[in-house]
Amino acid sequence: MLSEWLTLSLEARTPERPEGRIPGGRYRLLGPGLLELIPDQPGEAPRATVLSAGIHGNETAPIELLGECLARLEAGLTRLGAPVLVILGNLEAIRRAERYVSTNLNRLFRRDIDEVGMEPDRARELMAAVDGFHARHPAHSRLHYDLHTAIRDSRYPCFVVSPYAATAVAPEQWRWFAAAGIQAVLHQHRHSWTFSHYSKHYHGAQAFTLELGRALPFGHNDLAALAPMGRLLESLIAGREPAAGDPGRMAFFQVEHELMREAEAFRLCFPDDTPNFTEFAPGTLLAEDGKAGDYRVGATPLRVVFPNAQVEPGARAALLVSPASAPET
Ligand SMILES: O=C(O)CCC(=O)N[C@@H](CCC(=O)O)C(=O)O
Ligand SMILES: [Zn+2]
Repeated sequence: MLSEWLTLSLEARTPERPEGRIPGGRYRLLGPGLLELIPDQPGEAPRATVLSAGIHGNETAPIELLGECLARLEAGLTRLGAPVLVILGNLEAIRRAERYVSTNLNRLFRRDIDEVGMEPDRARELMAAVDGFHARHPAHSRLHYDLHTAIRDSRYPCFVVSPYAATAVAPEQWRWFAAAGIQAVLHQHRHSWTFSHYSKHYHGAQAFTLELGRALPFGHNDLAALAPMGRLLESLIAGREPAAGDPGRMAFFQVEHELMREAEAFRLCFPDDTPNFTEFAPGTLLAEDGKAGDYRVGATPLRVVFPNAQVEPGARAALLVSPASAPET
């Protein structure tokens, strides 16, 4: 049933049995694209984990990766040992194989949103699902990995965005990421209202956006390259301590500036296929904007991450980042 759940969710079909047994516990379907896994001995597991994918509809590798984890669980290759909430984010966008339908879901995770429409409604459902999950498992520490893939190539194909919020990152997270094949970490410099930021800001969770390679259609992803990440997810599902690696092998960056698209007449002054983390020298013209004017690199070099000139006016068109020191671990 668990492996069918992904397909049925994407086909907008209702599974026959909304609840059932799995090795080590039971599952419960909470709504479209929302699956809760409840272990028989929840008291033994240290953390309650939210695993979300498909917040952007064209980012398929994380959906396939979660599908593999669920299939292994169902087949008894691993046993459930911790509460887990599995989320397929923007179901309609996944069906259309598009980043979003009307607006970017991953900018809408704030409790006071008043926007109307499919994506704002879905953001409200997902926030309520996360709130309910933590309310049902109050004794567990909270963890959320929001799994994505990036639009373009990257100097570091697998990297993590660490949202800005008061909660300090637990040092074990860096060790787990290092063992799971994460090559770089990017610290946000201000609130961003993404899904991972929601969990960190409102729930004090350890929460991250994970970029796992490039966005490709279903069936074109190299899941073998994501095997170490699969092992991390499986450890969390099993309630086991994940493998630890050396965080010194990862590169750390901080956001220096968020380049916003203000005008219709906006352009980035470098090629569309420029890989994430490409460095630009002081003085380089990076953007021309009819309202905000030109943006040039200042006295120190900057690297560009998530450049996208096609975003809606008022939205983020790129992050400009610089190296940061590695955290104490
Ligand atoms: O490759 C891109 O340009 C976008 C990939 C993506 O969806 N990234 C996330 C990052 C979220 C964050 O800043 O934590 C996004 O833009 O929503
Ligand atoms: Zn994404």
